[in-house]
Amino acid sequence: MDIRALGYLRIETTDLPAWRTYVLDLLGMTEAPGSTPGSLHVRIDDRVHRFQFVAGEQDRLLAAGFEVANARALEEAAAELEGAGFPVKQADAATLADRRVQGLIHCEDPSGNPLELYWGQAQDHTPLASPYGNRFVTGELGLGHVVLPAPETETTLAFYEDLLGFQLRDSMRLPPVAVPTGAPGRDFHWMHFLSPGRRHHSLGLYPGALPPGIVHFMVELEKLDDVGFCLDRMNRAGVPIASTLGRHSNDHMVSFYAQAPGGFQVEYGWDGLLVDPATWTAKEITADSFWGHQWNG
Ligand SMILES: Cc1ccc(O)c(O)c1CC[C@@H]1C(=O)CC[C@]2(C)C(=O)CC[C@@H]12
Ligand SMILES: [Fe+2]
Repeated sequence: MDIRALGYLRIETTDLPAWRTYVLDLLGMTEAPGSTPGSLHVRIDDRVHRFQFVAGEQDRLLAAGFEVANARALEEAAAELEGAGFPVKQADAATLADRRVQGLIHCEDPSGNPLELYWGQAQDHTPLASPYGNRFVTGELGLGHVVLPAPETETTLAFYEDLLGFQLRDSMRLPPVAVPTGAPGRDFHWMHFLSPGRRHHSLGLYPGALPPGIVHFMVELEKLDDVGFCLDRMNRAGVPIASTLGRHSNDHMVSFYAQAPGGFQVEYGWDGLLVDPATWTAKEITADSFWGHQWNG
């Protein structure tokens, strides 16, 4: 299977106005024309959207959208998923129109995370009017990364590695205290970091359950100052900082984590490592960061 990148995230929210303020005023993203009274579509680059926030009764991930190259690749993906016992559902016309894509299938990973594999997303060629002049690092690297709950950790790892073709980049032993919902009686729980491309990881598998169905998502900025200015905006707005500025030991990202509406975090970073999949070998990281990333609470 030839998945190329994490293309978009769809998130249901009980507080759409809070997300509007958060993504536009604090993260420096831009509202896309596709928004409706009940949904906020968000641009960070030349795609029509990279995020869709949908008003609803719950705060949860609706879908992680992964991009494939074309119709043939999507047909092949559907056949491989079905053949491996993972049912897929073809998107209806309304869904294709809403996502602004030309083909889409719905499926789930072994931990029940909702996925959409799609091809042919529309571009928006108008200049991006970021309120702070932010430029996000996307392109072939996709929107950034998402960490999903994966209580069925090893079967979920096999799904992404063996079936979807992601490359395992590295893994980290988490102590039970970092995984309150982890399997009992373990000295540690593996967390895994994977990618289909050159971004060090587009997906993290957190070895526990989490109600919102998302642990955090990360967006990468072109300049360190973009990260610093956002940190100042978060502090001025009184948004709790979940983890202080730091540089991760695996993707070398300089980032901080802020609490977001909905009970999960947003990681805002700069200077992520580009990987050559042809030469990379999977490793164990024994610390999450070279420096910083003091987790608060
Ligand atoms: C360890 C690491 C490397 C690169 C990343 O982009 C990244 O987010 C992390 C942190 C992973 C992990 C997490 O996402 C949830 C909270 C965790 C388990 C911690 O409490 C420490 C490591 C954190
Ligand atoms: Fe992260």
